[in-house]
Amino acid sequence: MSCCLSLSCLQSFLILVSISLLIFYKWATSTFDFFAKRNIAFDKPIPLFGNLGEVVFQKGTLFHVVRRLYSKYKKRKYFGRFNLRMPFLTITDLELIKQIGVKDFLHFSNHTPFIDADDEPLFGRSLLMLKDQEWKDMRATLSPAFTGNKLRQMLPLISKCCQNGCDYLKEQSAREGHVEMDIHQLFIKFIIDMIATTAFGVEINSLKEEDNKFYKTAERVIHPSLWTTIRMFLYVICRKLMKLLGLSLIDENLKTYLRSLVIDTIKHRAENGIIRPDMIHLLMQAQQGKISPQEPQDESDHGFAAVEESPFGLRSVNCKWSDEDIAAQCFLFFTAGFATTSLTLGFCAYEIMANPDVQKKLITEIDETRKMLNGRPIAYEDLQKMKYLDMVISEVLRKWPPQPFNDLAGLHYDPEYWPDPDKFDPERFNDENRQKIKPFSYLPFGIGPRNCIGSRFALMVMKLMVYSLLSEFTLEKSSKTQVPLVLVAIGFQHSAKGGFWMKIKPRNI
Ligand code: HEM
Repeated sequence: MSCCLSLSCLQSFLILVSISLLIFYKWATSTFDFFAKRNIAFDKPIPLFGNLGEVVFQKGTLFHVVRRLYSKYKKRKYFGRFNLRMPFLTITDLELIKQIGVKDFLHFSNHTPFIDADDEPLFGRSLLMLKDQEWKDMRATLSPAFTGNKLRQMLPLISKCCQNGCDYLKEQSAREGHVEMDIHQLFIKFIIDMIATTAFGVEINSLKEEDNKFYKTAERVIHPSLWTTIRMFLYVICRKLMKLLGLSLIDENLKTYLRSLVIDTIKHRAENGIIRPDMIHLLMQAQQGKISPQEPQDESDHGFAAVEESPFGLRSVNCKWSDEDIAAQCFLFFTAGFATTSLTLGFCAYEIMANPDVQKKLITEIDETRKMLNGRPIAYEDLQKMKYLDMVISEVLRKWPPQPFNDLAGLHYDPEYWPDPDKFDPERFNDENRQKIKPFSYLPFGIGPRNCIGSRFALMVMKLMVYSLLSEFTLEKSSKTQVPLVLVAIGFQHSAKGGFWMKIKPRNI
């Protein structure tokens, strides 16, 4: 009797497990007919992970996946892939890229809303996630913050962070005559300090005092805990479940700290009449309706890779933004500006180190500039006159575009547009060759009205850092340097396996 009972219990249990597995399988693959229904080419996805199996299991990077799929399907003009369960279309045809990104922009004006404003305003209310009219208004509000004029004023704040980085290297190299390190770690701290001073109005030196609260908080944003990573994964694959469980995406303490930092600073500055050339000041002006639209005649040369602001960003707006909205735009520097800029600097240092001829030419240009400056600190215009520096940065952004979804991994390595694409060759961007670059084959900062609002800012930051670094140091291979560089997946992004190790030696000048 009891044996019969346990047998039927076991049967019921097995049936329940089978039904649950079947439901889970159905759900995990429910989007997978998306491209087949529309007759779009795609590679067969695997349940739950889509085409990212090798990325999730650390066998490859999204960069490699997209490059492979691009070569396979280039002739089809576009192809599909599944980022986990989400269908994602990559366009390979230049005319079609132009049509979608520019001509028909109004039909494709919103980014994929990964994070809903109601779920997480600090992410969801940022320019990156806003939609339709709200996006247009916020873009026009923020756009004046990134004009040549504002960048000129912000430059000394960033220069100070570069100097802190160089002082640290000098100190570290004093004993052995050099410092051997993963230079990405230096750039991470430099970018955090740079974000603190330009976006949040806080001056810190994380290389000297790692214990400061801003750095500690930033670390939690950029190196999320396992629990935060699980919550993010859950959110991407099934946000309804997150809601049901009442789980929030970002840690409450972290949100409270960053939000109150912005709001308290606004209050303190308003009460004490403090004016500082940073993002908070600009957002305060926006809140008071004192912002003037971007001057369309800003014709300065901001670098080859820089993108133009469209008429959407040049309009005059008069919106009343809430404190939450203001805090979300400062937080944007982390979400859109941190990994992109620090990683590009890592790849840039690697290429400079691995290509001694490039390093020599760059140092010659830097020394000539310093001679011309005759002890005066470098200004925005001086930086823009450095043609070879611009060529090097442009080539780094071709070879290592730090886009979250890596769509450029195909286009930027297409031998039809970039002969010998794996070669690092800044000459692709010299005066003569840049005329021959096919329009829309080079898109490090995106395309059309929704392009990167921070392109000029990012170029200025990266150029200043390279200028400061090579003014005082040379970069050489060390026993830990990986040649050739091996990529490792970090979520949808990638970095150098083991880090960007090199020997940094003070120059004898
Ligand atoms: C090397 C550095 C950077 C690269 C390569 C980069 C690249 C990009 C790209 C490809 C896009 C998407 C454009 C599109 O959807 O077509 C984008 C958007 C954006 N980027 Fe950057 N970015 C960089 C640094 C920064 C920095 C420092 C900021 C500072 C605030 C920033 C702010 C933004 C914002 C706000 C958007 C969304 C614009 C909108 O939706 O209107 N980026 N970026």
